[in-house]
Amino acid sequence: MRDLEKYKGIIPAFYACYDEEGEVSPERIQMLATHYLEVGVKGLYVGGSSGECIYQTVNERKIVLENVMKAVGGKMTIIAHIAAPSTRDSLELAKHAENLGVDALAAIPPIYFVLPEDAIENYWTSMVEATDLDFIIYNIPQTTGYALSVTLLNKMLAHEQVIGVKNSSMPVLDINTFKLESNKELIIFNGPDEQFLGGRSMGADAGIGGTYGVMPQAYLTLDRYIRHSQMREALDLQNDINKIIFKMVSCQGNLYDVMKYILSLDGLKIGQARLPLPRMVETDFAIAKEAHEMIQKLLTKLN
Ligand SMILES: CC(=O)N[C@@H]([C@@H](O)[C@H](O)[C@H](O)CO)[C@@H](O)CC(=O)C(=O)O
Repeated sequence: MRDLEKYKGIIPAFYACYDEEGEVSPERIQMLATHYLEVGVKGLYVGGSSGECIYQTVNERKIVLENVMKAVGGKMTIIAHIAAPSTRDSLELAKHAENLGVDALAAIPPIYFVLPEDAIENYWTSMVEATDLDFIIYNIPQTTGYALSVTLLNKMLAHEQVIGVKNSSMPVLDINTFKLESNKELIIFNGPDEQFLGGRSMGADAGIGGTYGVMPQAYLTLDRYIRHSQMREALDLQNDINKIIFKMVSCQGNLYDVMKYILSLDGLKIGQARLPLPRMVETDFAIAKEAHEMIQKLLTKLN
């Protein structure tokens, strides 16, 4: 039985850290990873959606993971998202991640071409068999067009390395169904931050999220409330978090660009989102500053 405890907590999805020219920045990667280590989150999810992995080359993705590991390797749990459009590149990234000593691999299903489920199974199985690492399926139908079936989940769980699902689909019933219908004990990470409480209430054991990165302390507190069955306090805090998320997504610019700007207001400069992700427009800056103030007020209230 694999050790699932090391995943049970708040795991921010790590952002792409670029310099002012838009190149991957080793220094900024190490700075940001160290920041989250100091905050005290459970681990980092590196190279996922919030990491803009789809817009990075294989070599860039290697540099990102190398510098995260340089800064915090062995000091927190590291999950490396290694799926790339081709199986070949995914396997290269999987082996690279294993050599760096990460704790687990994660993978979305194949993207762009709509493939039959057996092709998806083959894609994931190749990655599972490429290393001895824990493996986490990433279910995010709203961006990949494929919704994980219980049938395929159980086929994948038959591999000893497959430990669970990062579930970013919106129905929390998916979390409950995977928990009830799976043929072995598994870990499920709640993906949609707006319903962290809902997902945890319906069976998720932990969370991986894109907005954790701008307010990790809020999610650490929310998770603690849930673990101590303080559900009224948990709902009040989820509501406060959601008001901040709603404020951030009201910007015209992409959420990742907005969150990078918010981090920069605290001196954590990691550049801008990579095109074609839409950049913030002039009217967004005041909105993002409002969101930053809401975060500051929330963290003061929680302290
Ligand atoms: C589609 C997407 O990026 N969803 C995020 C959420 O954390 C999302 O940013 C948040 O709920 C705000 O909508 C995560 O589920 C996925 C994620 O953070 C990642 O893979 O980097």
